[in-house]
Amino acid sequence: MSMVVSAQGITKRFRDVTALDQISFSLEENKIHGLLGRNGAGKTTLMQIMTGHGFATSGKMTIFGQSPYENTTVMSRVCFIKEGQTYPQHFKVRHALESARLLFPDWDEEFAQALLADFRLPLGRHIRKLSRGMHSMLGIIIGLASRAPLTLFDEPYLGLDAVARHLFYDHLLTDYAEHPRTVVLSTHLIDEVGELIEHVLLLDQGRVLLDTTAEALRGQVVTVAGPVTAVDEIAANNEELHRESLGRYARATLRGTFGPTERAQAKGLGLDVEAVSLQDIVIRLTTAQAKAGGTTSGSAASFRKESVR
Ligand SMILES: Nc1ncnc2c1ncn2[C@@H]1O[C@H](COP(=O)(O)OP(=O)(O)OP(=O)(O)O)[C@@H](O)[C@H]1O
Repeated sequence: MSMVVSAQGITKRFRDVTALDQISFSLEENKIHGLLGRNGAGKTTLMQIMTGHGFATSGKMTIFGQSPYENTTVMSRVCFIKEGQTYPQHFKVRHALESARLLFPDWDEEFAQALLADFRLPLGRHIRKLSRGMHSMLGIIIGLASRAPLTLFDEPYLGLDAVARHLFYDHLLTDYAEHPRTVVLSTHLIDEVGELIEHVLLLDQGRVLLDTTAEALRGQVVTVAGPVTAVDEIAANNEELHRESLGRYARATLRGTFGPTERAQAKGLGLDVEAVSLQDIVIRLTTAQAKAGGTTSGSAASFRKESVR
């Protein structure tokens, strides 16, 4: 198992704001990672440090085993697609693609042309005259066709309609299957990318709240619904993230270990056991974290990778 990104104790302060607070994690090669978190959690700041666009106040970041900062060897293997990317005033779509072709050694021109056609993006149009969604399309096309060994998308689809977003997901999945690479996708549209993400890195107030595989996560958070007494019995052995009650009926989202034995036990008590979507898991965890006072020393910290394994 090879690690593409390794962060050790990364802290980033902007005057009195601690955007990243002693965070450590690593990202495995050839996986699609979801970088998730509420507004202001620190996602963009982290991606800037990962791509040498910013430096940490303290801590060590290595990309392909080296510091990314002012490192052209590393940066030729990294493509960072960020919201609000600016281009020279006179640039047309084709100029941006020509620049990308020169920048990325693994650039696939045929793929870029196919994407242009699929997204219906006119080559000859000035970038400053593109609509908000078309601007996002250009970033997505460059990100995909770069085939960079580490590709980061920071909220890449501002203004994109649902059709275009799904076109992006489909192309990403298909191309990733044929040309595996390490992808980091930061997004608030968690439900849409739930099936795409193989590994989840959830930030909250500059700290890592969750660092685990999507598969492991599915076995750890469930919703049980049924008689209150039965819900209480199961909840007693697990962590309760959320509960709704109506008379003698309750519905609780729990985290713990939910293998076949535990599920059979819950069903034996007359409970329905439901899977929880990635979006709901993120909402429940970040809400529980906020209620716990916003520190990772509480229950949410137990969901970090170390304890999941
Ligand atoms: N240049 C800066 N100067 C001061 N504070 C900053 C700067 N950049 C980011 N921050 C602060 O750092 C924190 C993290 O911001 P960041 O943009 O990384 O969050 P984010 O998770 O990407 O949020 P969003 O999902 O809203 O884009 C926020 O409190 C933000 O206000």
